[in-house]
Amino acid sequence: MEITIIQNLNLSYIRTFALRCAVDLDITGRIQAYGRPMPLNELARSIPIPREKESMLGRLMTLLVNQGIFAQSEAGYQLTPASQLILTEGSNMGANVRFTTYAEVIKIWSRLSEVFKESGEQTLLEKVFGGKKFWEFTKEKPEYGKLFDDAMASLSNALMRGLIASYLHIFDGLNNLVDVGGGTGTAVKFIAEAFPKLRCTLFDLPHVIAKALKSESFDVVGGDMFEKIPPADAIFLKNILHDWNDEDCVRILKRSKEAIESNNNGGKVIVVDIIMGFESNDPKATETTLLIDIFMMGLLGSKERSKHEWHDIIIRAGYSDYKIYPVQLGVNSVIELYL
Ligand SMILES: C[S@@+](CC[C@H](N)C(=O)[O-])C[C@H]1O[C@@H](n2cnc3c(N)ncnc32)[C@H](O)[C@@H]1O
Ligand SMILES: O=c1cc(-c2ccc(O)cc2)oc2c(O)c(O)ccc12
Repeated sequence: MEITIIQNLNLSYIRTFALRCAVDLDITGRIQAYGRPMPLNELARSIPIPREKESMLGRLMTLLVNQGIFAQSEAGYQLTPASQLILTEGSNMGANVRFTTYAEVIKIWSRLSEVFKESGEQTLLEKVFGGKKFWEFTKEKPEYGKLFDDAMASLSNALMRGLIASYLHIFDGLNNLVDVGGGTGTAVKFIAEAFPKLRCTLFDLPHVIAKALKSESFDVVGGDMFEKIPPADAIFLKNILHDWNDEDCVRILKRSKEAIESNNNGGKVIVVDIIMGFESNDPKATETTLLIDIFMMGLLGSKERSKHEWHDIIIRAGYSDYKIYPVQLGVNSVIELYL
């Protein structure tokens, strides 16, 4: 029914905030700690919430069960594979939920139509916050910066084990690798521990490197990827290029190429990012890439790219060839770029 389509879309944000509520109340952790299906009254008691609010909690749980976040049997609520990802001990996707629902920033979306009415390249975020760019925002607002770092780390945690298992051969024969824009080091730590002979370096802006994981398994270097990238056999760019417009992507890819060339040992660039239209057959995956694309537009003025758009920036940056690996990582693909 058409009216249902509109009503459903119109109220979609209730889904978002039901999930945020589950994260804030640590419902996942409580069900996990209970160790068996958890009845509503036990869940209510563990939070704890006033008795008269128990039926409200039941209604919230009904929605979250409907959305696949929890499962329900007569004995009580249980975790699903999706809610397992919210556990702090696991990938902690709760950090991602807190980042995307950060109250001061989420309000920008109520003004989305304004960006279409003016010419120029100002993003929605810049428009609402007096010209402030996303990277200035994360730097100047440490609370938001920390949520961003944790959100990216949680996505990396959810992805890296699968990436290394499915794409072992990509790292074969490499002596050293630089994870460019590697954030606080979650991904590079996975790689360094999986390949102890591979010398790994985490490279990011100095203020991000200052917050990075301390580990003996990789080196850390602070710098600007638009200026110079440390030399290596392999440059790893995970969820970097979707942050930038085409011109900036070409600049980053050129700096990456120079880093490999100055190492004088052949080499390649490994890109992990979304390719629009390449996601799995699951309609949820397509919808998710479309949502991420608009999210990137609003916050960074950037975009997710089709195969054709990837081809364009790779060739413009001077690479001779590339190979796309079929998606096995949710919505992310792997692209290898050759000199
Ligand atoms: C979307 S995050 C990706 C983090 C990490 N690669 C991952 O997949 O979790 C983008 C990263 O690029 C870094 N970054 C932004 N501008 C940069 C620059 N000019 N030079 C180096 N790193 C930069 C940010 O600090 C951030 O850690
Ligand atoms: O909020 C995000 C989310 C992503 C993201 C989402 C899904 C993926 O498979 C990968 C990455 O990336 C972001 C990003 O690069 C950024 O600069 C800000 C926010 C987000």
